[in-house]
Amino acid sequence: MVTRNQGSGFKPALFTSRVVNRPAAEWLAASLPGLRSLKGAHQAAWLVNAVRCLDLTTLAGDDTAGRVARLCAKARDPLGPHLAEALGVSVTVGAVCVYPTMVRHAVKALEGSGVPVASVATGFPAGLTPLPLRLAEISYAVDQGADEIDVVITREYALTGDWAALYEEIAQMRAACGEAHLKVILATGDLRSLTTVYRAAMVAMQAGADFIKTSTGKEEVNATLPVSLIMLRAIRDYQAQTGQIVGFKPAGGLRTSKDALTWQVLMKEELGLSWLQPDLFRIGASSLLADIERQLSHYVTGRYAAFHHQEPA
Ligand SMILES: O=C[C@H](O)COP(=O)(O)O
Repeated sequence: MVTRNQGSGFKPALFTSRVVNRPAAEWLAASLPGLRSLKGAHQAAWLVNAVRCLDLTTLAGDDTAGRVARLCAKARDPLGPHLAEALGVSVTVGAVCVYPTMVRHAVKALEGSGVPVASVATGFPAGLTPLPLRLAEISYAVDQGADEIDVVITREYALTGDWAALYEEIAQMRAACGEAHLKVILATGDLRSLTTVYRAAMVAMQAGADFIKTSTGKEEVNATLPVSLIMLRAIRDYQAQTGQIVGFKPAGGLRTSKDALTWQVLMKEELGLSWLQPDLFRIGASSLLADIERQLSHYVTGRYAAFHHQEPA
């Protein structure tokens, strides 16, 4: 178990002079998918690892107890007994991620499985409700049994460079989480520049985020490689400055096995293999698992199964 990030106190001097060179970040990100050509058993092993690190998510207005229960059944046994046996693995997903009122259904459905329940909170996805209500929502989700809380930030604080206000809000969110782990969603598609992404990431970590997460899945632009690269550089800088370790969660629009492989390669290149475990890496996705199952099934049987046999919920 990784020691939680305790935060470092608000230290703007550690990030306000940093300016990110966008063309360089884009060039480096573009070179990534070609860095590793994973085939056969290696590819299968990396895909199974992506399943271990998956935050299997449903965040829809028409979510029901029944849908959440079906998702949780999938979370317990994401590859199904035949595929898991053929691969010789026993695996669950990293967590199930739902809205606060769905937490109790997920907790019930996952009882005894060891799979944590993550809840979004703080007026997800826009976060534009008064802070006391957002903090109360965190407390509600924790009381319902959530192990992890995915919060959104006030984008205006980042867009106007009011880093002290952003720090204060996230520190209060961290306190409201108690023992539950805090994932801070930067909603990078709203932040306009990579420099702002870097600075917001540093503030989130200084305020005690256990994970920093790219997106809600509801912005126009969600997880991208350049943004992820800059967030990983921030994690690396924060570790160098404080000795503390923070996890990373790309989320939003990650749908293919290729995405799962590319983001893991990025993690390995930037932070090293030790980060490729559920304590430090999650992929937030609502529809990625079906494609991973399809690729793994192809690896095992030599042919592709139809998607409708593999839909998670
Ligand atoms: O946190 C997870 C995201 O909301 C999932 O986004 P997605 O539906 O594009 O996979």
